[in-house]
Amino acid sequence: MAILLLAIGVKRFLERQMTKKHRSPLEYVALTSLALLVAAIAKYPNRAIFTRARPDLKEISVDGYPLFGNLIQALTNKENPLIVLNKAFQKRGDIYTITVPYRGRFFLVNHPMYIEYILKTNFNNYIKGTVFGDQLRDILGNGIFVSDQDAWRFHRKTASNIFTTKMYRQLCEGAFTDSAQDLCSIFDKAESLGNQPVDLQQLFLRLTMDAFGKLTFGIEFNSLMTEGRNEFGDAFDYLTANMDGRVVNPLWPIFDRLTPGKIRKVKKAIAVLDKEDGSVLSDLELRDVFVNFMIAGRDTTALTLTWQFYSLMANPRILKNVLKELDIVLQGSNIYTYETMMQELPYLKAVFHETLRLYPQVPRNAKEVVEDDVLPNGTVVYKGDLVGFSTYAMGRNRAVWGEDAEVFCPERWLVDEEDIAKQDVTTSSNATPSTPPLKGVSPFGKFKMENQFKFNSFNANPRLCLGQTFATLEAMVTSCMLLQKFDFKLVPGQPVPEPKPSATLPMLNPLMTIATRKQLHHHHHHKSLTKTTTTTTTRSGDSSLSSSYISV
Ligand code: HEM
Repeated sequence: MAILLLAIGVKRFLERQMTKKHRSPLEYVALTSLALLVAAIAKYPNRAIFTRARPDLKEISVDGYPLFGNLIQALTNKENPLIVLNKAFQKRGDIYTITVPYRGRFFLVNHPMYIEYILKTNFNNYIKGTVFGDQLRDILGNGIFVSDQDAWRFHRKTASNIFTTKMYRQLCEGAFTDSAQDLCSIFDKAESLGNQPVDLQQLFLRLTMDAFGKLTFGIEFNSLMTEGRNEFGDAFDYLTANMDGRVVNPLWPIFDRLTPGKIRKVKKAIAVLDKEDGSVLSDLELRDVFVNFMIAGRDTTALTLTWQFYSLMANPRILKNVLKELDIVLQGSNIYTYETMMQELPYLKAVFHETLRLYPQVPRNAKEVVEDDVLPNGTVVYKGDLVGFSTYAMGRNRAVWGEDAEVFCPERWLVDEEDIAKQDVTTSSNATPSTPPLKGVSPFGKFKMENQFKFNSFNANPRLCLGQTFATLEAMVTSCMLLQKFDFKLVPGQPVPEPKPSATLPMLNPLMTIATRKQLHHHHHHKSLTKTTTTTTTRSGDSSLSSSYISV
């Protein structure tokens, strides 16, 4: 309609101009602009303005609008961008290309071959660049996530010193167990109030935030044990959701200004982050390290736990296997050693990785091309182009994972002991070989890690996630304790969870769950129970919560 009216207006204007002898300066300007516009449309008939004509890409190009390229499709599509991407790959295959004004040309790829090429083979040519740097600097500062080359190497070296086996050992039996224990007390409280449902997503976010604050910078958020809203967590959630919008939409600075109160809200949220750590840390550099690690360490693990618990509740067969393994291997013990977590619970480890395959917590990513180059299939990319991939779509690619790609199936990560002897595969864990297991041995074989480019939920070397082992341990310790002590049931009548658009992959809605204490088994180790009870009582200082432990 609007286009029709515009066309009529332009036609009338031109008709008047044709018959005229004398024109006003304004009419000259209008005529020239119109001529330029027509020329620009002729030059960029189906792609974004200032992008290079690429007749060689005809086969893989998605037609766009003149000058705007594919921006309009991207902005008007109301579906979740991840679902849009996944469908586009299913329709177009493993590589296609679009254009967006100001951002330029995007190549979207969905096969391990490309991932290996951009993340490893030609690593130095595919950088974060301006995709992340410029868009997210007010939130992420100059931290590891947005840095490249020398600055990144410096961050990487400094940060990797933190992750040691010694630290992992302490975490498993200390902080991770403690926070899981805090969560148990919340479940107990909810149960004592008449089987109240709880939102697992909120609780897991609080759990990982508490653990992380304590571990990294000695901050006591105590968000699990604090009722009501959680200012720091809320500020964080708001910013991660906002970050995502900016990467998709090059016009974000304008949109932010047009949305009432948005700029103020973003600034306020950033101020909360600045304030929180400012009181403990002295300078801006540390603030950046903190914010970057908080994003890395809090949301990813918490949301993986959320999807994992959903998947278990939705698949009773798999839940039963997990419980069987825990029973056989842990025999009621609440001592979770590093070795046991990494090596003796292959089924639970498989469940965690299967969750990350289908619900990767960095669901999309993009790199900027430094110098002209050729992708493995022969496609030429030019300096400044962007290459994007979606771990979410890759997990659902049948050509990569088989016909059952969309099915939650931990068994795909398991191999028999004999197969291992034959193939001599190494497991993912970097744990030192443990002493022969004294407890029962899992009946589910061995966990076998997938190739990093096929399973890229933790990115890939040399920029592999530094917190991979940390996250695996935290999720496994938490899962062990919760599943040993509680039965979990989804509150009936909830829709199947769907992802919320964000830089990570939260659930759109709360995951309402009823947790009920299990009846005690005979072989429980009372030694560990006493230990954790004492810890909780002193730490929480809330006698009503602690008493629910003592009664166990
Ligand atoms: C399930 C949980 C996690 C997942 C799925 C995950 C995934 C990822 C991914 C995909 C990247 C690459 C991001 C990019 O460069 O574009 C990354 C980087 C990183 N992750 Fe994680 N992460 C998790 C947990 C953690 C935890 C708990 C920590 C810290 C304790 C952490 C620390 C880091 C750091 C420091 C980087 C930057 C590495 C670099 O750029 O060299 N991650 N992670």
